[in-house]
Amino acid sequence: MTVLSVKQLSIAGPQNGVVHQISFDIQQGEWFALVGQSGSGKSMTASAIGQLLPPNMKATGEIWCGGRNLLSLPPGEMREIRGKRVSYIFQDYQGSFTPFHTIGQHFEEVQRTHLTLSKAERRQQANSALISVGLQEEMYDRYPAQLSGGQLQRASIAIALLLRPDLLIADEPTTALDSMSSFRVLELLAKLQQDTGCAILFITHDLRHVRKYADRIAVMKDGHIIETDAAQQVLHQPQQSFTRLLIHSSFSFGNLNPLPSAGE
Ligand SMILES: Nc1ncnc2c1ncn2[C@@H]1O[C@H](COP(=O)(O)OP(=O)(O)OP(=O)(O)O)[C@@H](O)[C@H]1O
Repeated sequence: MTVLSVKQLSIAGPQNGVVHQISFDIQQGEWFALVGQSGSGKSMTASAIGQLLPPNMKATGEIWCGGRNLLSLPPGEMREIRGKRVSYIFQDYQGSFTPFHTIGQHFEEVQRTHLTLSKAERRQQANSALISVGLQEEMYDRYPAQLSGGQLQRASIAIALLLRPDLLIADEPTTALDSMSSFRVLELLAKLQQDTGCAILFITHDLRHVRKYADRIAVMKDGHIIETDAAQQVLHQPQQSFTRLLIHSSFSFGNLNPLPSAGE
């Protein structure tokens, strides 16, 4: 089953276009990686899906999810979809939290907006969600500044998955983390994807972050998708010279994890 279908999506600002007629589909339970250099349009694409573009940017084309074209939804209906069907985690996990609200209050905000649960049920649900991402229940009463970067990103994953969305959009979620925390977050996403069956749109400039997890990869360059295929195909038999360059640059610096052979 297709959970997201992007058709001929273009995104333009006042001066120029930044995304040009891109199309891709994401299937249920799939890990779909959108990779490309900085500035290639990945984040704009992710933002357009949830109607989160900056006010000076405009998207045209179609983005289908749950039988509706998200680009034509009124803001109220989009808010309902965001969280329930489509949820986000960001590189700037700190920006996802209000500093003077506890982690528990962030859970409450999502729960009160979308669910009809008693206070005890909400607390119970939040506790289970915290445990599912490897955090202790006591984090519920802490403020964001009292968690490490890795812990905060895991808390944001717990909140993003609270309503069991069909699609989790993860926009460079490990870029601001040290390598051990990154590894833990990636492993956690893979586990939660298996547990919940959600699809993941994973955005990164670094192919090392996708080689173990991605089912399919789309390569973006200058606002165009230049190559889409099964992950192993893209990694081991790239069709475009730019993709080869991207693979080379991802795997040649501090190359502790060489490209695995096909079938690994
Ligand atoms: N508010 C804005 N107004 C106009 N242009 C913008 C705005 N925000 C970003 N852009 C431009 O849109 C293009 C695509 O940016 P985008 O953030 O989608 O790239 P990206 O591939 O996600 O890069 P990165 O990995 O650095 O986030 C860039 O050329 C950027 O300069």
